[in-house]
Amino acid sequence: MIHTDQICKNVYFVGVNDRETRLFENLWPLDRGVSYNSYLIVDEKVALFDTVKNTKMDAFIKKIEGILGDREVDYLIINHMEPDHSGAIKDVRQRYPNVKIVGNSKTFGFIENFYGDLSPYHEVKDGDTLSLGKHELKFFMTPMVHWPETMMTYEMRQGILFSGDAFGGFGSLDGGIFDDEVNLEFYMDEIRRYYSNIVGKFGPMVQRAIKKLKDAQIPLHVIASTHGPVWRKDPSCIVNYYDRWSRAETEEGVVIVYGSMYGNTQKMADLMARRLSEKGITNIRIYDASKTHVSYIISDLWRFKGVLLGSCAYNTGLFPAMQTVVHKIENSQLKNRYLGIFGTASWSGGGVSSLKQFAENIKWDLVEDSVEAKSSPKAEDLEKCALIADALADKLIAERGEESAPC
Ligand SMILES: Cc1cc2nc3c(=O)[nH]c(=O)nc-3n(C[C@H](O)[C@H](O)[C@H](O)COP(=O)(O)O)c2cc1C
Repeated sequence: MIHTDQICKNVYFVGVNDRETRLFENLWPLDRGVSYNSYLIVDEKVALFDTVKNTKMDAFIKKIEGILGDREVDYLIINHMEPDHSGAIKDVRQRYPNVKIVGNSKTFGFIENFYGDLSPYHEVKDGDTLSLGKHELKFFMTPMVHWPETMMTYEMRQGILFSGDAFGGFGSLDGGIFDDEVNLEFYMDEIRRYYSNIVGKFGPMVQRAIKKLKDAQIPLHVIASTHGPVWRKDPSCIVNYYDRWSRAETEEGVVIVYGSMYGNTQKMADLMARRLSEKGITNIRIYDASKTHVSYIISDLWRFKGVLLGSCAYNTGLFPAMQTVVHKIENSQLKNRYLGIFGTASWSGGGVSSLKQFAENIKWDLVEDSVEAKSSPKAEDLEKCALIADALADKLIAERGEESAPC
């Protein structure tokens, strides 16, 4: 039986799942897998939208052949050149030797540098169109969402946006492909983890892309990203999420992250968490930075407004696992958070002072003076921890009612 997944008449999903790769970009855990989404429009001309990682090309080509039979692919539209999508370009060219590769002026440089000369090329600019017969495509340049060459392609007849990495997320598509076929609760965590770790640094560019789509006044009936569910029931939902994340909008809650070898810094974290709870904060997430992969911590830091960072001193600096967290936050340029700092040291310190330096660099709102306990927290240190927690809770509670649901 040949199974085909139709988005609408003559528009097909030809993506594949990857449950084998442990780390996306050899960095980010894929505990729930990932999908590499690709799409096919069959008209007078046949167009394929992006490809897949090279480890998946056999299954990918078989899917295309299952739909096309003897027909050729005329155009391969490259919205994004990262190898998880461009990895099968050479194989598509081999299987369909007359395929013309469609991209912008930057795309072809990437192709030549990764894969060599794969001309003929068809270059498009912002706002250009390309007719496939009944279906007409329009191209939107969206640089740095996530690489310099990234663009989106809009199918004008059905209102389908092939959005590249934008509006995508981690998580393999386990049966359901569309937003109305899956439990979105499962996917939203993985979509936010993808956004915050992969795309988050490029928030201003995401904002620019969303504005460009809004200004173009195009109806978005379907959003077909290169990862995760295809949005056909409520495409505005994922646009709203990306919009609020890229504006650093938050929910009420506190993320407490600490680095602790012998439990003293951890004690301070637990006390602050209890105090926050007593003040009425219900979303509290505590992470031991040595245990939880930084990508999960970053995902929650993207979600909640309150942040408490704690570290013991380690060889005159931050505890290494906290260094990883702090570096990722600085690199992502996450904005607009309330911060409290705590930690321990037995002689000249290094952990808390590094966190204070971080606070200066990132320009978050430090809610109260930081606290550094000598070796273990005493009553006066715990009192200072309580003051930090109280100040943070007060700030969060004062903002209640300002949040709106994205979907
Ligand atoms: C390998 C190692 C390196 C340390 N480096 C420092 C340091 O540079 N400065 C300092 O004041 N304390 C240093 N300490 C002491 C710890 O930071 C201190 O005992 C702290 O209270 C441990 O907190 P914890 O129980 O949360 O791990 C070091 C301890 C260890 C084991």
